[in-house]
Amino acid sequence: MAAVRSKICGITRVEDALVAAEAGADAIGLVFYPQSPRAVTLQQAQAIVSALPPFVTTVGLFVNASRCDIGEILDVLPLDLLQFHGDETPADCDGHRRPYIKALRVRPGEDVAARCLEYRNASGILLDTYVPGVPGGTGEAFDWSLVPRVLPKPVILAGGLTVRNVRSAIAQVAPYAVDVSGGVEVGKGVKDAEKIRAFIREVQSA
Ligand SMILES: O=C(O)c1ccccc1N[C@@H]1O[C@H](COP(=O)(O)O)[C@@H](O)[C@H]1O
Repeated sequence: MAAVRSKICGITRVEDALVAAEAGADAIGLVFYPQSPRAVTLQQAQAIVSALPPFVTTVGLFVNASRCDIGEILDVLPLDLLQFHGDETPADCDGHRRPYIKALRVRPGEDVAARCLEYRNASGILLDTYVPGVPGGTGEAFDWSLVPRVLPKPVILAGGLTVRNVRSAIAQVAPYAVDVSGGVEVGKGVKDAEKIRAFIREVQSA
């Protein structure tokens, strides 16, 4: 099986970004959703992005943000990839200056493959847990058996992943990448260096 990539999301501090990079994370996520306890200001985001070494993908997470707000952030911040984590339609996601991944929240009865196909220009599809009224970052895992074996896009598995369950998640879903936020934290937006290292070690050895 190909190596599974990892993304550490909800980074708010330079030191956490550097630990993630040093531990071997392929990507870090910055939350531009003001209602999130992990939301970053533009100044925080600039400090984090400029501190990172090369070859660590920077992902900007948005929830139903306006095209104008996203454009203003891209004007001043060299993000590599956009993550749409709300109710964005394919048209909302298309035509930005960066490639994107679309988050889908999985619940029983959902035709995940059909929904993937709707986002034909997405670089990948992130699968997260459905919790009514909460767009993401719930810390809850979903039933991985709901993920079809074959999907038309690279799958980034998210939702309640931790060092304890990520190995079995990878064995069951065989994702392209895994994404964690709450599972490597000591508090919302405050990561724990040892949890990050242990999570990435587990992914790399899975
Ligand atoms: O982290 C948040 O606060 C958040 C808010 C709104 C949408 C998404 C959010 N986080 C993303 O949700 C998934 C799963 O997170 P967790 O590992 O279950 O805590 C991940 O992509 C987060 O970055």
